[in-house]
Amino acid sequence: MSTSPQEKIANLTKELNHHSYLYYQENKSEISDFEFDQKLKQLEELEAAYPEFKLEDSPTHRVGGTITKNFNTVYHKSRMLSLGNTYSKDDLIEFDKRVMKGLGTEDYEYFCELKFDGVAISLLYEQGVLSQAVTRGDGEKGDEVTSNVKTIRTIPLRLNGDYPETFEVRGEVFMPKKVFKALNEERAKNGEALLANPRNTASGTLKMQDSSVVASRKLDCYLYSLLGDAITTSTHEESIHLLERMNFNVSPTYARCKSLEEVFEYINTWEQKRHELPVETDGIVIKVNSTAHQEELGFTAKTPRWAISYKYKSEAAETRLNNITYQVGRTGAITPVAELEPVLLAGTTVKRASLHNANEIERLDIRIGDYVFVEKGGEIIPKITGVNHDRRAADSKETIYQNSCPECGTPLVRKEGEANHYCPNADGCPPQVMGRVEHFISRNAMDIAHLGPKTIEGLFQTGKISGIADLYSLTFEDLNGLKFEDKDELTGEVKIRSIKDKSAQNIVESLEASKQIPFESVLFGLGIRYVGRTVAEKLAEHFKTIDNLRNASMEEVIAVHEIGERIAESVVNFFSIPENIELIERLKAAGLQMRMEETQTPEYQTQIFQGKTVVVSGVFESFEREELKKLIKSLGGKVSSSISGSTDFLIAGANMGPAKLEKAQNLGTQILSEKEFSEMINQ
Ligand SMILES: NC(=O)c1ccc[n+]([C@@H]2O[C@H](COP(=O)([O-])OP(=O)(O)OC[C@H]3O[C@@H](n4cnc5c(N)ncnc54)[C@H](O)[C@@H]3O)[C@@H](O)[C@H]2O)c1
Ligand SMILES: [Zn+2]
Repeated sequence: MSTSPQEKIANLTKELNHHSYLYYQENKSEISDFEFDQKLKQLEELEAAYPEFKLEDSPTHRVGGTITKNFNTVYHKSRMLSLGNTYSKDDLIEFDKRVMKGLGTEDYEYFCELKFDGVAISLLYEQGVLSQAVTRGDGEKGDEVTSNVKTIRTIPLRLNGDYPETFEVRGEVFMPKKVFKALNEERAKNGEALLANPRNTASGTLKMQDSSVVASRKLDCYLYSLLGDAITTSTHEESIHLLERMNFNVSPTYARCKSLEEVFEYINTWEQKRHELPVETDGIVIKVNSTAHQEELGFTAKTPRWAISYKYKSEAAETRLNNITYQVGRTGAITPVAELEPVLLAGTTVKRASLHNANEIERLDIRIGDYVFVEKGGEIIPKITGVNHDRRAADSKETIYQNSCPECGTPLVRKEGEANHYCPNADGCPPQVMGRVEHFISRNAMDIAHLGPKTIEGLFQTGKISGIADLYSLTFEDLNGLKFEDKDELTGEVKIRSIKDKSAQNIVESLEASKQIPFESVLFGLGIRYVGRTVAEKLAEHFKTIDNLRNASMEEVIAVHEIGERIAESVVNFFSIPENIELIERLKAAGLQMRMEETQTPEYQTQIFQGKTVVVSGVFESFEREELKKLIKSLGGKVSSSISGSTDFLIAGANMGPAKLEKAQNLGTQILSEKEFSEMINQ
């Protein structure tokens, strides 16, 4: 079925707007920059051929970013634009022709810089003092993030020597590759989700509300443009040198190019060398050097006509697939991994790449012994994009997906409609047992901050623990000096780690401290299937002690407000397994909290919500949501998660879903704002 140009335009517009939203608002990418740029180009071509179908919200006539509500909105003195981009040298020849035609002379020069992959920023200096920092936003106006930008050490807060009275500098805020790597290592250690790339991280960091967190993230900034009435430089190069003299951080990677040939040389020089720079780069920027020429060429709605960026295509290599291995995740999910003949790509040796799941193997029709294409762009993680079928051996065999768990031998299962295979042996499969320990120590459970997943793995490896309960028998002597192997899942690289003095001490102390963690957290930490944080709180509140819960019948568990059959069955089942009972007895003996503490509410004497059902929704200024729920309970109320006929009050915070609000209005539920709620409890 073919789609009409009109539909194609509509679809591309929608798709690109979706990716732009993710990219600029949520700092996420679902497709590569290359794919995005190709689609944008396709849309541009379609719109040029069928201008009547061009949509109002087309991404082709707007600068991509947006502003947020969290910061002051500030208008730029002159718009902050995007750059035209290309991946082809032929397009640069076209660009050069346009410049020549526009200027009516062959007498011009270019100035080349690297294209730093970060977030554009505008800095305003008044009387030599940094007075304002604003993001590009939608090009006309952006977010004022001055206090966050002030944490960047290479940005001068006050200038010395000579400087114009007021002027603006523009540049790129970025996260150095090294800082990014360390941050991700730290996150891996704490069992937190890994960040995708330095650009998205820099962009997310710049828009954080807490400047002290921003400071800890060690952002940096390169400046590459100088503006203002008082700026009288006649070339871009002079501006760059002036910035250097004023002590701004300018990357020394620029070059003046007298011809397009020299530009090509610059491109070739940096294609590999750029990987050695401290910052991620995704291409180069070519600017007409003379200010007068720039003015003559002017701007389109979205980009300057005197500059263009040439982006390096993500690099590809061809290599042999030596084997497919299978990894078992903490949840039992199986990931097939391509074991490759090592190949050099974008400055690093690639040996492995994820094949995601059986569908992907089928899609690629990839077989052991095949020569495959591997790509790596600015992204950190390599990807297999295809198979070179011309080089396939005549006797190659179709890949048959592994049918039993590589860790414990249990037959794998794949649920209807799911992409991944699973190992169902949750209690006996080593990575899954490790996963349970990791869950137990996680922040919302026992919050044992000094133990990370890597250390847990090491403790299993060295036989120091074989499950949760063993944690509490660990001594300083067990831990101090302990050495273990740490294997990078992607590269297969093995490092030796060791626990030293201070960390051993910290682990022992944080385990000791966790004995004070309240019962509901312990219950949550046990990892009973379907018992999330909220359910754990409800059960703890209702049954008060682990023994009551353990002895409860299915009916008694279902009787708890908002607990359904599925959860009840899982709970009863958990307590019917002897190993689990033994675990609980050992944890009890270790001194963990196995009963609710009586809550006291001295500040609020009255039980104003006695017998009332309350729903809390949205974000609150003076309360954490969990804290608010606790408070309501301490005032006699029942907290429920969905609105129904029996809801008495809805406490509506900011940003709550309109559907919920409407439902409450229709049901005639009494709706309280945060202010009204505060007044009510403080009466
Ligand atoms: N993967 C996705 O889903 C997705 C979605 C939206 C956008 N994108 C990517 O973002 C790009 C569009 O972003 P854009 O409009 O910001 O354009 P751009 O990032 O391609 O180019 C403009 C920006 O380059 C930066 N820059 C870096 N070094 C520079 C230098 N030396 N001189 C001047 N500027 C320099 C500036 O911040 C400037 O704002 C797309 O081309 C695409 O690659 C990707
Ligand atoms: Zn298994």
